[in-house]
Amino acid sequence: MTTRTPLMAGNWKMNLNHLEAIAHVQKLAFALADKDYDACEVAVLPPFTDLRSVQTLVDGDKLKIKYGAQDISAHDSGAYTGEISGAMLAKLKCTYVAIGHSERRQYHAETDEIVNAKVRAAHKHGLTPILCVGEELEVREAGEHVAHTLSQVEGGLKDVPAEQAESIVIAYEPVWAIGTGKVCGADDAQEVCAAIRGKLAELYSQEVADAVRIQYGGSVKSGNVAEIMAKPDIDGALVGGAALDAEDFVKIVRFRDQ
Ligand SMILES: O=C(CO)COP(=O)(O)O
Repeated sequence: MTTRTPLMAGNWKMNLNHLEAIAHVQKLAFALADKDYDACEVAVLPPFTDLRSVQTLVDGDKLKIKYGAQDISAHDSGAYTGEISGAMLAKLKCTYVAIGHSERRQYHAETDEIVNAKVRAAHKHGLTPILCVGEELEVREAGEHVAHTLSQVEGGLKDVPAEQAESIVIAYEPVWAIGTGKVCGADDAQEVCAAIRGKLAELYSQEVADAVRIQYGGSVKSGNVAEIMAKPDIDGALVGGAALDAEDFVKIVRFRDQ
């Protein structure tokens, strides 16, 4: 059986400026100990404008905290005003990049085709995509949540070869559970995460499916993380609101103690 190191990642969304980012990462670094990093990988996804400050801190103090961006351009360079390329993120030594977050799909009209182009751009620049998928409330109420989520997985991974797929992270984030306080029940989250793993086995192989880490995201807090993490196909959490407070996030990282 494959053991997958859990990935606990904080998606700061459009919060914390670069000075606040420095203070926040310092608090995390102060609170986290070697045993925490042995137990799971810890990552933060700050706004673009914070990345240089976070890199300087992580590099300078040899911190074990990983970091990444919340989006990437599908293009390499050129006349794309406002966009940030994979090469720029790689230059700042980002490890991860969230792609296809529901807020990008909803407010920036990102389709599966765009998401797929961004996944391929991330790979081209040596970044690990955190491919975000998940259904809206109407879709769940119609009982279509598994099919909907699997089609986003398939669309996002189109033409991605097995060698690249096995290091990807998939975040299952039901839209109705994001920022609402309505956490998806652990059994319901497990149902979809198991189906995602099944889909990876079908698209690639059981080996690839066993290697991929699948996170749950949506109103994760220190009070519910242990129950979610106890599920066999959930390998981490993508945390929004509760990741903005360093103490709360540390408690989530220490889910085994909750
Ligand atoms: O969107 C999320 C993480 O990407 C989840 O946000 P909340 O944890 O605030 O619900």
